[in-house]
Amino acid sequence: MPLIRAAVSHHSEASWLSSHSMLPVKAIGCRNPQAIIIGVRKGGTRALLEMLNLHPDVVAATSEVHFFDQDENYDKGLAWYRSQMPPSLPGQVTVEKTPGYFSSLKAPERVHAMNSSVHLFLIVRDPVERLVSDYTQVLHNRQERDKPYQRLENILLRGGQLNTQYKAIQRSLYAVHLARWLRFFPLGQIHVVDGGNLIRDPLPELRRAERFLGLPPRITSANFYFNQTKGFYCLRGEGGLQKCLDESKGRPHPAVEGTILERLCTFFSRPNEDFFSMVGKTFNWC
Ligand SMILES: Nc1ncnc2c1ncn2[C@@H]1O[C@H](COP(=O)(O)OS(=O)(=O)O)[C@@H](OP(=O)(O)O)[C@H]1O
Repeated sequence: MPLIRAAVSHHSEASWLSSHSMLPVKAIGCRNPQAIIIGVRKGGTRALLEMLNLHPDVVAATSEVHFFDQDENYDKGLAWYRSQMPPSLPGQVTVEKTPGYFSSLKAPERVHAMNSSVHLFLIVRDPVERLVSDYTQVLHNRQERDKPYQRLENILLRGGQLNTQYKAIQRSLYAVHLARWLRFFPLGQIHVVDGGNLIRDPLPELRRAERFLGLPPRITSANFYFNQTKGFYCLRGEGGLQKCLDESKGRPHPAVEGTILERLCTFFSRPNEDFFSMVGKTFNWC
């Protein structure tokens, strides 16, 4: 039977997804995703997508599509969006991840207009860790381009006060963003994944994700191994192919002054409580 690669990656962090899905030509077609990982940025969205893609009934878009959060893509229409998806067999679930959707003002309504019963994943992580991870990525990009950069402490403090308008603080206000999604989707349609658990012990989170998608449990402990050098779990796919996420995932974070971390923890404690009551679940955050 002729075979075709499920998708071709042009995105550095997405290289593995393209290499392990070989589908019979006659059954393929590109479909709108039935599941979307909407965020949060730096929450572990790539790890979740790649791990879900270990399931034989899941196919995943390799790159972030940015359809619902970027007008220039949205204006290209649904046929364009579908063309960004990998081919799939009937019965397979197509998944994409674009962490920018979660904090986008327009995305909830647009996603709802595409498919009001789509399955949504939200992977969250300690908001302070997420903020530092977010800063680390921006820092890394600026250092690579020889651009000037500021210490996190200097960005965070304005006249001795916490600069709550800093984007990385705003993105960690999960309750604010979730409230917008809950205007369009019931909570039962948004599966919250604990990003800290996904790092420490991925399998139980994947089990819950399979159940949420109505899929039989096919991802097993054999799909994961801990890589001491990387310091994270890596993936074992079809034919024993082993792969860790790329070096942009799991970067060391710069040391941040303890007093600043304490102030951030205090600042986030109320919004975290709001988030816990919205999702009916607590997290062991700072
Ligand atoms: N298995 C495994 N391997 C490597 N990294 C892992 C893994 N599981 C979760 N993570 C965490 O994923 C964090 C990056 O999150 P995202 O993929 O959502 O980032 S992004 O928003 O797409 O840039 C990344 O954040 P940093 O550690 O700050 O780099 C990781 O902590």
